Amino acid sequence: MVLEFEGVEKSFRDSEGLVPVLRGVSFGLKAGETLALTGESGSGKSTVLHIAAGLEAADAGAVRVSGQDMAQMDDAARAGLRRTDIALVFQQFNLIPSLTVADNITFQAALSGRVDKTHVDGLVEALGLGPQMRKYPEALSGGQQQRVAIARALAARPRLMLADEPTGNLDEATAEDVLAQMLKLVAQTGAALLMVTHSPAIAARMDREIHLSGGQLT
Ligand SMILES: Nc1ncnc2c1ncn2[C@@H]1O[C@H](COP(=O)(O)OP(=O)(O)OP(=O)(O)O)[C@@H](O)[C@H]1O
Repeated sequence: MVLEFEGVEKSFRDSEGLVPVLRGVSFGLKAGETLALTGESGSGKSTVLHIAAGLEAADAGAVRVSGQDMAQMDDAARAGLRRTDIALVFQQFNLIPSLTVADNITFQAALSGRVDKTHVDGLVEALGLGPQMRKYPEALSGGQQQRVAIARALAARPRLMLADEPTGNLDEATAEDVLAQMLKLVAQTGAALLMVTHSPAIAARMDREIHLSGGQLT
């Protein structure tokens, strides 16, 4: 298993006290598998993604990435696992404005010493980013920026890709192109994909779908 949630619970505190968001969430994701996570606004989808990425801690239950229990690791070990095994793609592209497209793509992979030029060249080619490599993000369209974010995410050959509405900011035709390219590349690299989406059509393109409601999977 690349990702395992076992009885995960999470609450947040607001002015009225503790608000439970996840009430015992369990699922597993294998290498090469794609999983859609759906649910109404506020149902806790992003919270699941943040916990899977080790950006937030579960209150109870176990979260394992590549078999390693996140709660048993210190911050440095979690950060290391994030660099080597996990990639994130968000609705906002989160590129670094002061770096060229080429440097945006390789910056994070370089941190973990995992830049394989042939692999990166293949991603750039597949995503049609060749002509953009020396430009800065501000000169790119939204679809091009998300392609850069996808290339960056896959550059370090992650085992787990976590995506939060990755095509939510794109027009329909561009979203379709970007999604198709992303799914093809994820399949080629053998990564497991957990993708939050509001779109039943997009969810239907994944191997499986899990739905969050009332803090539990239905
Ligand atoms: N850091 C936080 N502090 C306090 N409350 C939080 C925090 N993060 C999330 N919440 C609350 O937890 C609930 C679930 O939020 P989350 O963002 O996971 O939902 P979501 O399903 O991703 O929603 P959306 O589809 O609107 O993005 C919401 O009520 C939100 O206000």
